[in-house]
Formats: sequence, structure tokens, C-alpha cells
Amino acid sequence: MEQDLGEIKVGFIGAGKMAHGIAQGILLSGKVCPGNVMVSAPSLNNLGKFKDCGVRTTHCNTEVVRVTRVLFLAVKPHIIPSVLQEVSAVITPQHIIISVAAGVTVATLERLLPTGSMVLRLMPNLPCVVQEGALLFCRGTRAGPGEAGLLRELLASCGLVEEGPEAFIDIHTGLSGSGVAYVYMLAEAMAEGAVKMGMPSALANRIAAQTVLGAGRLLRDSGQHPAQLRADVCTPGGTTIFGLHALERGGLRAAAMGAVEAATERARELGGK
Ligand SMILES: NC(=O)C1=CN([C@@H]2O[C@H](COP(=O)(O)OP(=O)(O)OC[C@H]3O[C@@H](n4cnc5c(N)ncnc54)[C@H](OP(=O)(O)O)[C@@H]3O)[C@@H](O)[C@H]2O)C=CC1
Ligand SMILES: O=C(O)[C@@H]1CCC=N1
Repeated sequence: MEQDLGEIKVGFIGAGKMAHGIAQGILLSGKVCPGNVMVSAPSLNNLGKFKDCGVRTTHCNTEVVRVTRVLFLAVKPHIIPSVLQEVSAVITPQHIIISVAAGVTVATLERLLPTGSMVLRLMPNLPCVVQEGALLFCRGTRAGPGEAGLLRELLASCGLVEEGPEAFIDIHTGLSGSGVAYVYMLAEAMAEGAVKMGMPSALANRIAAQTVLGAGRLLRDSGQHPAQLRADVCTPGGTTIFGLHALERGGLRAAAMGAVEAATERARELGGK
């Protein structure tokens, strides 16, 4: 059910890439006006782009907590303990605290926050910036369906938003939070292959980007299994099967599975699990 977000105040501690992506999604939804969003960071390095879209900025983390109700923690995982120590005294039971820090568990967040704090853990990815993110969240012990619904409403313009058990959050980090970088690496390598075969780099990169976009949209919108779509591209004895054979020889599948596994394990390690 749609909630009236009315005058809800949204805060971000940390003003980096992920805070910007999520804030943009929230503002694009039109449900929260820029004047009701506040962001903090120690330096001016990243605050300018928020100021430019009318968002309030500060260097004081406790100010963000005081003037907002929904609070995104968007600092690097190792900074989370010191930030929570700094702001805990001004956190109230009405705050809804959403951490996007890779690996940092609900149990850790709840231990570092005042007893009874409402916590959710969210793993977004960078394409939130273009409203094509893939986001998975779970609820802490005090966050209920109302808070989950509010978060969904806020993130509605960021892309696909799913709720799941906390055990899936680190896996989602390996698959999608980090996964966008694997796709960029593949796009880069494909473009380099085209350059090797004689195509100018700028054209090769534009075509590689569109190839990734088109393949992704068709995969999502058709609902078909990737193996089916892959088979659809293959003419017997044609070009694609020769290309796929080269990828199999290079161990692409094992490498991709290993990448998701390695990044998931690293997220678990960051969370001390
Ligand atoms: N990048 C990604 O694709 C994804 C990142 N994440 C998670 O998002 C979180 C943020 O990552 P990302 O946006 O990439 O990081 P960035 O390095 O882009 O941004 C980090 C921000 O934290 C600020 N910061 C540092 N120390 C403090 C402090 N003590 N108080 C307040 N703010 C502080 C920095 O300030 P300043 O501007 O002054 O440098 C900066 O604005 C991480 O926990 C990461 O795990 C999750 C999914 C995807
Ligand atoms: O590399 C990282 O740790 C973060 C989390 C997912 C994407 N970037």
C-alpha cells in the first residue's frame, strides 16, 4: 500500500557514490523534496553535488540525526562503529536506520545502537543512479512491515527492490553490489577485443555498452532463462558458437561463479562472520 511520505525527512551519513545514487532515486520519485533531505560528510569533496540539487548539507553527523527521521548510513564498513558511537546519544526510537555497509550485520548495528533502535540492512548497487539498481534489504528485530513498506516507497525509483532473509544480503553483495563491476570488466574486455580486430576504441566502447544494456533488458523483460536466450543467438556452425567456445576455453563460467563466491566470502569476512 502506498504511504504518504508527506514531510518525511531523510538523512544520509556519508556523501559518496552510494549515498548519491540512493538520494537521486529518492528525489526522482518526487515523493520527498530536496529541502527535506540532509547529507553529512567530513570534507567538501562530495557535498557539492548534493547542494546542486537543493539537498541540505553539513559536516556534523549528529545534526543529520537530529533533523531527520529516516537515516541512511552510507559510510565504508570500517567507519560504521565510530559513526554510531558518535550519533547514538541523539538516536531516538522513532528513527528508522538503514545501513548500506557491505558485510555489517543487523546484530552488529543493533549492538552499536541504543536498545530498541529500528534498523534495516540494505544492499544497493551503483545503477541506482540511473534508476536501474538491484536492491535487497532485510529487517532488524524492531523494524516491522510499516518500516519495510516505507523503505520500498522511498526506493521505488531506484530500481528492483526485494526483501529477503539476512543470509542473502552478503550473497546479493557478491552477485549484484559487486557484480556490476564484473559486467564492466566484461564490457571493457569485449571492446578491447574489437579494438584488437581494428575497430576504433570510442565506437567499440559505445557498442559494448549498448550490447550489455540490450542483453540485460531482454533478459529481464522476457523472463527467459539466460541459457535459452544464449541458444537463440547461436546459429549452428555460425559465429556465436565459435565465440562461446573461446569463452568456455577461457573458463568464463567458472571465473564468474568464483567471483560471486569470493565477493560473498569477503562480505562475510567484513562482517566478522
Ligand atoms: N560503491 C558501491 O557500488 C556500493 C557501496 N556500498 C556500500 O556503501 C557504503 C559507501 O560506499 P561508497 O559510497 O562507495 O563510498 P565513498 O567512498 O564513495 O563514500 C564514503 C563517504 O563517507 C564519508 N565519510 C567518511 N568518514 C565519515 C564520517 N566519519 N562521517 C560521515 N561521513 C564520513 C566520505 O566523506 P568525504 O566525502 O568527505 O570523503 C564519503 O562521502 C559502503 O559501506 C559500501 O560497502 C554498497 C553497495 C554498492
Ligand atoms: O566493493 C565493495 O565493498 C562495495 C560493496 C558492493 C560494491 N562495492
